[in-house]
Amino acid sequence: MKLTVVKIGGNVIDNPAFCEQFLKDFSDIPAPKILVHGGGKIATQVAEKLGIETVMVEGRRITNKAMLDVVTMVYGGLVNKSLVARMQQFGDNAIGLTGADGGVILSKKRPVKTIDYGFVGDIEKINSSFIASLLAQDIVPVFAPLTYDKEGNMLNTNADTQAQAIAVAMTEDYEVNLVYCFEKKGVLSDPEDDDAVIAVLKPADYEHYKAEGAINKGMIPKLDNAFKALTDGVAQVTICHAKEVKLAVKDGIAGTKLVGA
Ligand SMILES: Nc1ncnc2c1ncn2[C@@H]1O[C@H](COP(=O)(O)OP(=O)(O)O)[C@@H](O)[C@H]1O
Ligand SMILES: CC(=O)N[C@@H](CCC(=O)OP(=O)(O)O)C(=O)O
Repeated sequence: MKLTVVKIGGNVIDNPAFCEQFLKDFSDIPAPKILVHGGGKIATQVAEKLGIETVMVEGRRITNKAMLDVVTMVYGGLVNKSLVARMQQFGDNAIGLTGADGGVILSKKRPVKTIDYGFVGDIEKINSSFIASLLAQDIVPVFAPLTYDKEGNMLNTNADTQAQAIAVAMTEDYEVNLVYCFEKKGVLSDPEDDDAVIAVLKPADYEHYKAEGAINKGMIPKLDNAFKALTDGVAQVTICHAKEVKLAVKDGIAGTKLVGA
């Protein structure tokens, strides 16, 4: 059976009209389906209002106790529950989850090497049968980028990584289609030109664009996750504009399609 996993980034969630249109389009995608959301931009804004400084290293948020409280409130509360309510309006019977709920995504606090990321979790295990049981009831799971460990901590986990890990875990029972949605038309060969979309991206091309600097910043961890999903058994991986989610799911012709070597 086919399963669609869609990840939606913080720049889309932060724009109410854009986000609402995305959720409307998402509601037209046939079940079974899963939504994974980010919200990094909103966490940064809320932290600033509270006088808490944001520090990012290689696209990952340094998460001290004060920042953990912010991301738990923002991702697990505000963003997750607002999405769920809007999805209910559009007819998707959504259920909002952090990785701690139902013990669904167990992780391990990232060990301190040169950098102490604080309360950041690296995923160890996903309870795919719990997720499958929700899907079997026609429920749409909506995951916040939060996981938990065996020591009783909530942990902050990058949403792109979480989407990849969920998609891979679900390949046990489903043919999985993973779509990363964001605010650009796809992976661009020239980051200054919004229309320079790379239609099909191979690992060798990725290395080339990365080396010349055309692919940089947040796109690097996103593509590392996207290629890992493909290597680990996800049938189709696309990176596209949130406005094109239906096209990407239907026939994979939107944005950038990833292919193996
Ligand atoms: N070649 C590229 N094509 C598209 N976006 C790129 C590229 N290189 C860097 N980026 C940047 O990567 C960002 C996406 O990564 P990120 O901010 O982590 O997204 P999200 O919050 O959706 O996960 C884009 O907003 C863009 O600024
Ligand atoms: C550990 C870590 O960095 N977690 C991310 C989780 C949110 C996220 O990934 O949001 P976007 O998809 O909108 O970027 C963060 O706190 O920014």
